[in-house]
Amino acid sequence: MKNRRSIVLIGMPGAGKSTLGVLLAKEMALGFIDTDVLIQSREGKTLQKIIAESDYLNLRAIEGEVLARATLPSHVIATGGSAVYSEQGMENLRNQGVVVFLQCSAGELHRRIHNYESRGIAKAPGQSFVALFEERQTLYRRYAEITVDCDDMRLQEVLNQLLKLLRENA
Ligand SMILES: Nc1ncnc2c1ncn2[C@@H]1O[C@H](COP(=O)(O)OP(=O)(O)O)[C@@H](O)[C@H]1O
Ligand SMILES: O=C(O)C1=C[C@@H](OP(=O)(O)O)[C@@H](O)[C@H](O)C1
Ligand SMILES: [Mg+2]
Repeated sequence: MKNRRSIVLIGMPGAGKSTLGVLLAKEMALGFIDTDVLIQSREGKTLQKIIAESDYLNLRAIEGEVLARATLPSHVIATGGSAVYSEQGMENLRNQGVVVFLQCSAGELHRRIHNYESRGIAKAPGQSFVALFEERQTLYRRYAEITVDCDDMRLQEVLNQLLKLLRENA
């Protein structure tokens, strides 16, 4: 039985999933969860440590397991940027809520993120930001039911736009 009362935020690191997610949850009187926190508390270590001790593919595998098992009704769910590599994880989240892609240009994301190499991003060693950006766009678009363009938009403007789109989509 599908319960689609949650809202699942996807997008690149720096798109605003975590910061916007809390604001959205408060506005809509929903719970909030950041799946990065779920992963870290399950593993008892930071995402950066998981990558350092194994590799980015192991982080993606752990993330996939956590997302596939998560039961989060009536929540805003801020995923990590790599969530879309897990088909089963996205399928499970999609069954619980509408999937919202926070779309940002590579240039805007670059301006927001200053620690690309040390941020714990699940990418192949040496993979450039632009290459990772391009690889992922197809995946974000594949799962997106609602897309919000976040370039040149302050957080409050993104929030207002998203609330409007959610109302139209209800
Ligand atoms: N619309 C926005 N305009 C300007 N800065 C933003 C916006 N959305 C997020 N940020 C900033 O970008 C950084 C990354 O945001 P975060 O919510 O952690 O993104 P994500 O969870 O998608 O990686 C934070 O410093 C945040 O304040
Ligand atoms: O895009 C990625 O590969 C990742 C993004 C991070 O989350 P944010 O998108 O919230 O920064 C976190 O899940 C992990 O470090 C991997
Ligand atoms: Mg985040």
